[in-house]
Amino acid sequence: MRKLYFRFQLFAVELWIYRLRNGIKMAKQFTLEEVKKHNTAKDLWFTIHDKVYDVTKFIEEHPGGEEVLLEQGGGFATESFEDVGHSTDARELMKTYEIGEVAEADREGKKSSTKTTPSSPEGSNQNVLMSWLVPLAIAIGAAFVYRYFVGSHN
Ligand code: HEM
Repeated sequence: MRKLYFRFQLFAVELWIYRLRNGIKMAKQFTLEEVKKHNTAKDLWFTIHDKVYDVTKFIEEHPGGEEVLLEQGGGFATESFEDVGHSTDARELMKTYEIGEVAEADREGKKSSTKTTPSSPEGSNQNVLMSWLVPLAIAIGAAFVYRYFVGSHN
């Protein structure tokens, strides 16, 4: 019985480490000001669905041609990207060029948005915290409950 209790504890610690590592792996944030600077064929970034892409090495390989990518350089490319109706393969390929995400305050449709959900950096930090804190609390709670009801019969 004691063994099982320790297993619970080990599980709780593992879960905690896993959540913490996932939290640390948060995407790099770029302001729109920063994205705008990369608008040439030698250094080309744009954003699609609030993710930032460095497509410098992809310009020549793009099946839709170089010109269309250059036109989007340094800005929001979501609409033109979606208008083309890119395939699933294209969407998979995009991940290769993803370098981060647009900073919270600069996101597309931010100003016209009527959403009421809080989106401050504090809010997202809180979400990360809650994502591992709650399972950790449940795991530790389960370990204690187990020890109290089952372990005591030992
Ligand atoms: C990282 C971003 C992008 C990737 C990985 C990508 C990839 C691709 C791929 C794989 C194709 C071939 C067709 C398909 O599989 O859907 C394609 C076609 C095309 N793409 Fe992109 N693309 C990107 C961004 C853009 C953007 C921002 C535009 C802006 C207009 C654009 C315009 C086009 C056009 C016009 C075609 C040709 C469609 C056709 O001939 O039917 N692409 N792209």
